[in-house]
Amino acid sequence: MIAIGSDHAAFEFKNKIKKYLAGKGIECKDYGCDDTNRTDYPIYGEAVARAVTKGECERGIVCCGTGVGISLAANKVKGIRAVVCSEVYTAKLSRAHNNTNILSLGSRVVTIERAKMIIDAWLNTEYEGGRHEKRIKMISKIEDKN
Ligand SMILES: O=C(CO)[C@H](O)[C@H](O)[C@H](O)COP(=O)(O)O
Repeated sequence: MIAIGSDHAAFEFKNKIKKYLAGKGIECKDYGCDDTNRTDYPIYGEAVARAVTKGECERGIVCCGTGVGISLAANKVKGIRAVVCSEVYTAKLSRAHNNTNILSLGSRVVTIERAKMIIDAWLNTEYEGGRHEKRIKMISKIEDKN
């Protein structure tokens, strides 16, 4: 199950992503927003992040105009490693090396066709572990200092 969320700027974009994932048999749980009325991306970034850290969903996809604000909000939740991507290579490496658990996309930055390629790469790449594990633990330790 994938948690998904967006602000108003990416509401239609999110719906296209949901349709795309449904077509692949991938279930999504939508944490809002529910229309194009102007709202605030931290609400949905946090909601998706908590769904992931509570284990309600395995991973999350968040979207706003640039993907930046909503990823910043998600990254404030302990245990979240959210990445903003506008190309496939970073999406792949963010999974393989950084074990990202949230993908953030900008509806005003990438086309929906580009977004689909990024999503496919991100969903289909496994974390490699090994030498990367120590670094992930180092990131967790930074959270513990807060
Ligand atoms: O990336 C964003 C914030 O970092 C987003 O673009 C928001 O969607 C944006 O701030 C919304 O802007 P709006 O002018 O209120 O539509």
